[in-house]
Amino acid sequence: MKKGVLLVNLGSPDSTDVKDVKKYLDEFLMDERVIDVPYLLRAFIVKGIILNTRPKRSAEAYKKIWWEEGSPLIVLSERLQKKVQELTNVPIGLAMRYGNPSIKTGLDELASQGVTEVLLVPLYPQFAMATTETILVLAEKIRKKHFPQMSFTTLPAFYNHRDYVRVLSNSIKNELEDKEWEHILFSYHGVPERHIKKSDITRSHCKIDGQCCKTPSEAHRFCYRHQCYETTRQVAEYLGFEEGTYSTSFQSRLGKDPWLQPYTDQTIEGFAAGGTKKMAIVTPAFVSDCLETLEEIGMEGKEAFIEAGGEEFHVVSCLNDNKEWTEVLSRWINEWAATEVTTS
Ligand SMILES: C=CC1=C(C)c2cc3[nH]c(cc4nc(cc5[nH]c(cc1n2)c(C)c5CCC(=O)O)C(CCC(=O)O)=C4C)c(C)c3C=C
Ligand SMILES: [Fe+2]
Ligand SMILES: [Fe+2]
Repeated sequence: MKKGVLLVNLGSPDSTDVKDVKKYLDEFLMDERVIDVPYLLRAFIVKGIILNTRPKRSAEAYKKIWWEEGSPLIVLSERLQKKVQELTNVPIGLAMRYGNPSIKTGLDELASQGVTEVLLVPLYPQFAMATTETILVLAEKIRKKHFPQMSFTTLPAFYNHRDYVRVLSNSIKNELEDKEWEHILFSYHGVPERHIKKSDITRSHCKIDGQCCKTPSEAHRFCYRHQCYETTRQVAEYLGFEEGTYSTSFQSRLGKDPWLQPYTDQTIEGFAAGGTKKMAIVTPAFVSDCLETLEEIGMEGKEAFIEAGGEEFHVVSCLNDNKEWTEVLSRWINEWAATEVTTS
């Protein structure tokens, strides 16, 4: 039995051409765990409405952040893979849930090295149906069809793992060391409120009110909202932030359904309008910088803050291939590689 690891991130279009962006958005948004409505309605919303206009707009946004080597999300994931590989003895593969390299390609590469026991590492600190769950469901489908001899173990959500909290806290501290800020916003990717209710394994806990996510519950193993607030709380505690100087919000909403609130764009403008001049922002739902951090926050968010009267807007980078993060991830992998027990 040979062990190997598959790091899995979200994925990006192959290029900034509208046709590639359209292909990527089609695959992404037709995922039943992303737009979670019955197939015919989803096809009507995605193919009949969204794909007529969004690819052009998204392609323009991608052009603003694209690097010579390609999509930042992919390039940064490759850098992470390379550094983790240098610190571990098991093969480290990389795959994307949407686009390339696909999960099938990643598993093919591990299989060609003789790997039969795979640790799946969804590169998301917090669990969500639209991220971790969809990776695990697709990976299992591919395993059954193409790699029946393989077994999988999954790295659990690490939103509250003390190593992760320490690494994230240190990165915030280091990046803001020479900056001044009055308020720091923890902005997480949003999801429709409906997703939170669907992931509630107790079927009765999640009310999406002020209290449910603070009341201990079995439901929190799969509650994205709870896990986001918990990351914020633990980092704030680690760094000794005073109550009132930090808050949590949710970005990138799509469509008309209610998503998790407060919304980041309104929160940023609200702070500027309320007289905050210096703001910092950190995006802990993203392990790698991407369109949503570099463009939506770093460009659009900053512009909105300044236009509404703010003066300084400091965006903390994602963990990317940060040394401390790479070391922690490698240690988790090495600990798993040293265990005898296997699960599938
Ligand atoms: C219903 C739509 C979407 C849900 C739900 C959703 C959840 C979700 N997404 C991420 C992480 C990323 N999303 C990214 C881009 C992106 N997200 C959506 C829609 C939903 N996301 C779209 C349509 C796009 C594409 C860009 C656009 O047209 O706006 C990215 C960046 C990808 C890149 O190439 O850089 C990331 C990363 C999380 C973590 C999440 C739920 C927790
Ligand atoms: Fe997204
Ligand atoms: Fe909750």
